[in-house]
Amino acid sequence: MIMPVVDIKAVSFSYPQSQKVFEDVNLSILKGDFLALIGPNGGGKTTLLKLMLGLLKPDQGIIRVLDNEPDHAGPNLGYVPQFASHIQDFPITVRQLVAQGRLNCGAHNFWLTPTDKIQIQQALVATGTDDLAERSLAQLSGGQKQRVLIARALAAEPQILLLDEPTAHLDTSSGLKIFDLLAKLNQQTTMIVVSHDLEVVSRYANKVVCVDHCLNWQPLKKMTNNPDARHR
Ligand SMILES: Nc1ncnc2c1ncn2[C@@H]1O[C@H](COP(=O)(O)OP(=O)(O)OP(=O)(O)O)[C@@H](O)[C@H]1O
Repeated sequence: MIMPVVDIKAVSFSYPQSQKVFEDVNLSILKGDFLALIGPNGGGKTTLLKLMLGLLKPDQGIIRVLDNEPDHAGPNLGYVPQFASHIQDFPITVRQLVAQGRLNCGAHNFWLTPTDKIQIQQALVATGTDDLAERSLAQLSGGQKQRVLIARALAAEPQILLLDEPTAHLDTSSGLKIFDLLAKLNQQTTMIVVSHDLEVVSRYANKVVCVDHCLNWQPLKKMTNNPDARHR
């Protein structure tokens, strides 16, 4: 039997003094999956990501990430949060932001080891942002910033990458470029991506789960006739 990289069993969760977001949900994600989480606003997609990251704890049930507690997965679990507009004015270069991705890997007080520096450079190259490395973050376009946020997550060499609406603020062409990048990175890294764009999702994901307080698998073949769609 193949061991899931993320295993969610009989999980229930509510925020304090709020209605239940999830009751008794189950989900298994396998190594190499490109899993898309779709669903209506407020359905629980971000909450599900936070449960997988160990930022929230289930009221009931079990979540295992790489056969461990989620908050013990450390740098194996990378996270690209929803595009945060407040980062745009930070007086920081692209390389400095990507270097933050190494902080969880033992780099302290920005004292970077030669290995840290190599991983930062590799993340910049993998995301096509190496030629932007010395530029200020504030000077970049939305699509370039999104790539830099992905580079920051990649710098930690995660086995699993979680992305919360990585193309929400991008035009169609820039969004497709980001998904092309994610598909390339998916050769090494399991992808879990929240998206509202069904057409794009059907083209890139091999599994789709609709999150609406419960988790429903969507049969991809019925979602698209696109011959390029990846069905694994
Ligand atoms: N910190 C919080 N405290 C209380 N309730 C919350 C909190 N965060 C989210 N919720 C509620 O939990 C539910 C799920 O929210 P969540 O953000 O996970 O949905 P989502 O599917 O990611 O939505 P969207 O597509 O709008 O980003 C919503 O009803 C939301 O109001």
